[in-house]
Amino acid sequence: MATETRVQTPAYTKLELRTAYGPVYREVSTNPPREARADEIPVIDISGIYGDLEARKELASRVKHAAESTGFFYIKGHGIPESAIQGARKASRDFFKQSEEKKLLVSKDKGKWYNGYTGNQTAMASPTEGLDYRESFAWRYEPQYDPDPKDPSAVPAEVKPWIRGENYVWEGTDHIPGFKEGCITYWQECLKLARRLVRIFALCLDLPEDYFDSVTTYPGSDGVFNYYPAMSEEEAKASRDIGLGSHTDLQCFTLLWQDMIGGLQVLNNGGQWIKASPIEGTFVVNIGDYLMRLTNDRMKSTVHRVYNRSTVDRYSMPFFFGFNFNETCGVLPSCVDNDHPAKYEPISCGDWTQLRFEQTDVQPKVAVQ
Ligand SMILES: O=C(O)CCC(=O)C(=O)O
Ligand SMILES: [Fe+2]
Repeated sequence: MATETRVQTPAYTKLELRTAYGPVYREVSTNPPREARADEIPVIDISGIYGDLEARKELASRVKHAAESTGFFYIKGHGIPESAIQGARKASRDFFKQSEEKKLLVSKDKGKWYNGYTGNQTAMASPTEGLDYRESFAWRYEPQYDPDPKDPSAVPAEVKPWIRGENYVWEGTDHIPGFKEGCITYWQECLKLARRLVRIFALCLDLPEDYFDSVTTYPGSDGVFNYYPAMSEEEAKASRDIGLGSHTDLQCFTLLWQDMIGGLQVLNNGGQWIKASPIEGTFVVNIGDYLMRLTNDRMKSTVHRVYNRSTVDRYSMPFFFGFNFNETCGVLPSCVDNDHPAKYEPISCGDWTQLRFEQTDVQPKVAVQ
């Protein structure tokens, strides 16, 4: 009797990730992605953020739990007006539906600091997964738009070299009615919420609530529109592209609005992909590398990706929040003790971000945010 030889598919494959200090590798299960359970990516009602100290402390305990386990959670009751979201969605659609020639008016290559347009299949978040089937438009902090009003002529000398916004993104889009307003209004709402949320993080870390206020006056705050173009049925079947390759976010935390198409996946501790499927009315919040570092790895910056071969367009709008780029910060005092010495040297959020952008720069200026 002939013996049957079965070719076993390997249970794990190797995934290459980019970090500030070069590539790292993760073992990833070949099991198909499954839906996340509520205890893995919980939905947290954050309306207590607008309440009294008791409510804020109660919220902090739930945020702490999520930040220290998967590092991902959904927020509802966030207070970002629907009109601001819809205004940004319209701006995003109006931008991406333009001709390539018009979009290239604000090409990332025109600037110094990763503002503007990145074309489809010109960036590669993870070398294992090939080019990203994604277009994006990014704009970064400028004091004149800060919802906490700032006198642009009074920006401290040490902060000035770290202001990363570039005006060409607005000049090259001023033919799109209401575009800049749609972007800035949404960005301002995200920034207001992020400044409240960073106070919740201070509470999570047993620090005074205002601990981070002085380092978030001119903060890292990058607005991004992501567009994942639809594929035909045939293209989808033949495609080897992924929407956005596996990566971690860079700064303190990300507020992510996603439409209802789906595709966001999170790599859990066991190397299993879990789906962070869209939930109407929520944002996804996830911890970034800089906060993980400051908390001595207590809070988790988790690998994620967008796996999208949809036959309809997908849009998402992340907002990346960090500290003033000039501020050099080390591991937080509440995250070290005799048994847990600081694992990391102090570094500024600006230098940290730049290090990783340079790693991702396969060709100049194609960094994933
Ligand atoms: O499009 C998404 O849902 C996620 C985007 C993302 O992870 C990013 O832009 O860093
Ligand atoms: Fe991301």
